[in-house]
Amino acid sequence: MENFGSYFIEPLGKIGQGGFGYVEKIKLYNSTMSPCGTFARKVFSPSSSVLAQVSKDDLKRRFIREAMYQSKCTHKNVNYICLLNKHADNPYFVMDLAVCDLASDITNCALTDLQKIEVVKMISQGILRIHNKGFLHRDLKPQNILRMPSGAYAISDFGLVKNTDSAANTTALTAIGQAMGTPRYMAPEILYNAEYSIKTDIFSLGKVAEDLNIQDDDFRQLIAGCSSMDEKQRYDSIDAFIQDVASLQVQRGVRHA
Ligand SMILES: Nc1ncnc2c1ncn2[C@@H]1O[C@H](COP(=O)(O)OP(=O)(O)OP(=O)(O)O)[C@@H](O)[C@H]1O
Repeated sequence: MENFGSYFIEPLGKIGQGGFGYVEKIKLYNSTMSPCGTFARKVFSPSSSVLAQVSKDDLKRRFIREAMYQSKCTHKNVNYICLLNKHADNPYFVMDLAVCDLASDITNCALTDLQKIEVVKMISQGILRIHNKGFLHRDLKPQNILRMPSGAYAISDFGLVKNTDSAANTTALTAIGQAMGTPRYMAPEILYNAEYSIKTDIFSLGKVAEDLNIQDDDFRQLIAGCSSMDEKQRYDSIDAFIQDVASLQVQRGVRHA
């Protein structure tokens, strides 16, 4: 059992490994050793291939920044971070434990057409929150969208998030970030000019929505307005897309939250 502040942490087993750290299931206890619940913990532990490209200190800063940015975006459609230990040798953060990611729901054909539309709406609300906080996610894909026990889908993995108001990214980290994005979800202007914007996140949303293979033709037209290869044809803001989805549903008499 480890101690952090007034909490005790009991590791319950590894869930998976990313390029910058591993994720494990943990049980959290308060100072009276009463259980607070099970959570996921991401622990800094960069792979040797990543360490060959960027210094450990830079990577540590990036890891801590990931947690700080994610915790600034508290919203039901953004994975919630409840603890951050920046001073440990291997920093870590504790977040809500997901059931699975959207990629596995797609693979398992687990969703009806109506549920898929609700998923797109939830992801859009999460992106709206991130953009309203002044960030770009830059790595939206089904693997980074988690299904929570409540049924809500929440955006995670802020490893490539950029603060649009600051020059927080070092050249090395930006380069490694670009190398790590997933081409299918990257707008053409990123591949040609390395230019990220609100519209490049909207493109990624469009590609995620395409992966869901929604059959509703009117909805598919709205999705095409996100995933257009021509950025001039794409939605300017996530809010405009959300409004169009809401208008479509109002026309059809669908009640929405
Ligand atoms: N909150 C969570 N609850 C449950 N599983 C999670 C949670 N966060 C991540 N995971 C899972 O843990 C594994 C590793 O996640 P991580 O985000 O480190 O991987 P990654 O996307 O490959 O990382 P990176 O982009 O940093 O290389 C993945 O299988 C992911 O689905």
